[in-house]
Amino acid sequence: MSIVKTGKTGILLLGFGAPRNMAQVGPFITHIFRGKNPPGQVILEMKARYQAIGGSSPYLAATITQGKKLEESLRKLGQHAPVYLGMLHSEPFIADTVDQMVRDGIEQIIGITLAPFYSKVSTGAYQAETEKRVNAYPQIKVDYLDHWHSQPFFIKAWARKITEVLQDFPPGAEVPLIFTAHSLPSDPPDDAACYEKQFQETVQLIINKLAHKKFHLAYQSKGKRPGHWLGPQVEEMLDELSAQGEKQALIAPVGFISDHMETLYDLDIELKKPAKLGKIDLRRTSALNDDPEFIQGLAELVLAMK
Ligand SMILES: CC1=C(CCC(=O)O)c2cc3nc(cc4[nH]c(cc5[nH]c(cc1n2)c(C)c5CCC(=O)O)c(CCC(=O)O)c4C)C(CCC(=O)O)=C3C
Ligand SMILES: [Fe+2]
Repeated sequence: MSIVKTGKTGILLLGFGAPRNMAQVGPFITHIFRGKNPPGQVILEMKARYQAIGGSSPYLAATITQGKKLEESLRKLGQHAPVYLGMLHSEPFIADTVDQMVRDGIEQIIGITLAPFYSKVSTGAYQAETEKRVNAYPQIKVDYLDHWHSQPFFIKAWARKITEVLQDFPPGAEVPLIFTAHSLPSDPPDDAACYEKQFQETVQLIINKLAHKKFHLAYQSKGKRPGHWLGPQVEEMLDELSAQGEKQALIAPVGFISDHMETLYDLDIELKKPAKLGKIDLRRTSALNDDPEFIQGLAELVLAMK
């Protein structure tokens, strides 16, 4: 039997958050800096990036679509469970959404992080924020759908996507694949250990399906905070491939499940600047976004929860 109790269960999609428009960029960055004033320079730099991708982030819209599709998939599988969004650093904030779920009569929350790899600053923080609010409501029970980074549907969807884009390259030498995930502060190293391990597992499983020899793991979108961050950075990886004489590369941003600033700016604009790119024909796959196989896989996992 599934743990979903019809009419009483709500799905809570958890994520980092993003600004919907230019006016929200400042408050969003301030929230990431935990309310401490971020240097004006950082806000200006971030505003320029959001401006460069069209003046807002598509993250929330993409996430709303994922939620609607997940609700539809669950309904097709015979379960009615409304899907809600809760964000750590922007509206709709996790605490407000939990309050709304309670007002709607939800008694059981199933939390799903909109990112595959566990870290303290992402999934850990989203779950802690959920727990904090849920503690105010003794009648509410929360379960989390975790560790879907190694599930066959996720691996298959990525292998298919990569295969499709590889076919677009001119025939010739094997194209090196660069798998990317968001970088993390790696001090203390324990904080990033689970994240790195899950990233490696996902990549290995995709590679097992592809029978591809040239592949690399790299990190992207390192933050402003000083100190050690997980590497190599994707820029360093491109330099290395260039030095080895590679003329092509394909980036698969497996650490993200939707396209937003970190893929649309950091990969599609920043990395393509000629000084960084050299002579490499660099392409990337999109993120999974509302890929039907991906959404259906998540729905089936929810129903299989015990
Ligand atoms: C692991 C991880 C994910 C993946 C998990 C998930 O997706 O759930 C993620 C997603 C995202 N990160 C995003 C944006 C930003 N992240 C920042 C800063 C940081 N991210 C970090 C980690 C992560 N971030 C960390 C450790 C910092 C430094 C914080 C500090 O120093 O305490 C900064 C501040 C500037 C800077 O420091 O660079 C921005 C603007 C957006 C929105 C994109 C859009 O708007 O389209 C999304 C989805
Ligand atoms: Fe981030």
